Amino acid sequence: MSSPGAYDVDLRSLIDVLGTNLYSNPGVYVRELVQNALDAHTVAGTADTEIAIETDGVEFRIDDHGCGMSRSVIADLLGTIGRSSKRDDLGFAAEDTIGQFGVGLLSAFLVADAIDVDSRTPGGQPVGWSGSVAGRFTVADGTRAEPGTTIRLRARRGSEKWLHPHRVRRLVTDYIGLRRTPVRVNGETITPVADPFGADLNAGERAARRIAFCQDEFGFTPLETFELSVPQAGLRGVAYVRPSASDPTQRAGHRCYVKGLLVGDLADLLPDWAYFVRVVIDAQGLALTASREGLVRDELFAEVRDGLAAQVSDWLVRLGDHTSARERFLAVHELGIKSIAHRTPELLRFVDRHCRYETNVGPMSLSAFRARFGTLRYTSSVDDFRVLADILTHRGVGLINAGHAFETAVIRELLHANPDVSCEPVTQQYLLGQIGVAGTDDADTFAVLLDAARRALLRFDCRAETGAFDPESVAALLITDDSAQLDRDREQLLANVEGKADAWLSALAGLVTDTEPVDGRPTLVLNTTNPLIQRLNGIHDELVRGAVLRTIYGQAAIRTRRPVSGVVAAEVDEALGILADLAARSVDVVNPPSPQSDS
Ligand SMILES: Nc1ncnc2c1ncn2[C@@H]1O[C@H](COP(=O)(O)OP(=O)(O)OP(=O)(O)O)[C@@H](O)[C@H]1O
Repeated sequence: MSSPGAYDVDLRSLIDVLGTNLYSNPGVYVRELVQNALDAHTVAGTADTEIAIETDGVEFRIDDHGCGMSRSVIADLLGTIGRSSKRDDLGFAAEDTIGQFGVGLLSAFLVADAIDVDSRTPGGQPVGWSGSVAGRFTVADGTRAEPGTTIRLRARRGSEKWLHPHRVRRLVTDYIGLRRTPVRVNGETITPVADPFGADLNAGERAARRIAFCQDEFGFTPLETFELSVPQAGLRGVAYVRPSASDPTQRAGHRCYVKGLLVGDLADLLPDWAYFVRVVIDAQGLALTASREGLVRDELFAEVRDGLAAQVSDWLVRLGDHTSARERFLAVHELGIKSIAHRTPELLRFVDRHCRYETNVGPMSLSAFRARFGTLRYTSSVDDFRVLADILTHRGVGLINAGHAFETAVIRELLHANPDVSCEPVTQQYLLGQIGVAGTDDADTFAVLLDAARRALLRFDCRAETGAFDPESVAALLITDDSAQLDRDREQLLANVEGKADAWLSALAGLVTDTEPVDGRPTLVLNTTNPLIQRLNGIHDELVRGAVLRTIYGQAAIRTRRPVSGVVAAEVDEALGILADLAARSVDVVNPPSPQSDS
């Protein structure tokens, strides 16, 4: 026959487990003792009465004026691991107190071998309780004169630093957060953080308090603030819009308090697209983990996360209607917002309506551009835009520069979200197709010049074409092909590798051989409507024509706004030198030196 038994607990091993697996550091004992004292004040209705801590690095003592413990409950509560007075008959945590697991006091064994308690309930007798890490405790008469509890610890050898006044003061400061119960450490009252919620304040004071909180705790002055609330979690909060651009992939923690006490900075309180705000919340209803250093990721937490995300998103939508606030926001976050436009439909809509793109008719939003031109005609490269912009302006065609980070992705996302949006990616090759090469008449007329141009441009590894396009003031366009340039760079890279290429380079080699060979050389298109080109067609001196053509090439290269290479600059200098010599010679011919002035 089997007989019933009861678990024996090896307290030292349990403390080891708590110390290594539950709590992040032994300093948590301060938090647990302060939290017990605050809970006792809440129960007794003495929230405004002081809690006092005295410590000299060896002896630590905390005095509260809370509800105290009677003789009958002290052995039961403190002598039973996992027993707590802060749960109801059904095991639910009480609403206004913090503790619930019945293990917090044990954390004092992380720094001390014994815990001495002296407690008294209102109208009751003082009772003493002493527990040792060896797992034994005694109950005796206490000495406390007033209701409340005193707990004393003596530092275990090696743990003195955790009882050092400076460290204790810092731990208390961090932890008491927004609670208004005064806590003194060695006679000095610890100042709680500026409460950003302050229900008893008028609107002006509350706004000042919020800003002060952000400056003190987050270290910046916010661009904007707005309120947050999730009633089902008893949550109030404030969102602070960051005043400077930050990396959307960097997740900063959001300050989280539960019942006014600090839990910590949690990165996952908001989705990462909400990178432009940092929030502080205080929630009554969110469940704390047993270590009280984090929140339980339960259904309510998920509701809070969704609720907060929706409120940040709503704020952004409302911002759309407030021009000056929106401009202030975009001046800082425009690029970041574009980079995350695909994350939610609201963000995409905001970016579509309010974020500006460079276009050939001035900066404007994509939706304004659509309203004006119908089709989102865009370049994915800044170089393409620079070459194409003026030409298309003269043809009354709108062009968007989507060559900056993430801009093309936004346009693709718009198309994805609404297939009716009309989009057209444009490259310089498109322009070549649009302006076409010269008609047959022109081709004949300019054949000799074109031939000369091909020879003159050989040294620039550049092709030559003729074409007629507006504006006629532009003598030539240098059309480059970025993808071909990339291929050339890649080939060059591989050619420079000595020995066996590593896996990455071999993969690149595969790419090169798989790619159709392209003539990726730039093309100089001579504008047959341009007066200079027409005049040049009538000049047959090879030297002069070559020099002018190379100068035209240099001018077209500058127009692309790419860096002009040293070789090109030297060639253009030389060509200008030739033209200057010729000009000087013709001056000499027209005005030969007078024999008199020579003498
Ligand atoms: N300063 C105090 N005043 C009055 N009662 C106290 C005090 N400290 C502890 N107690 C009592 O002892 C019990 C056990 O405390 P302990 O800190 O171990 O657990 P808890 O606070 O209930 O829960 P948790 O483990 O979540 O902190 C408490 O529930 C409370 O009833």
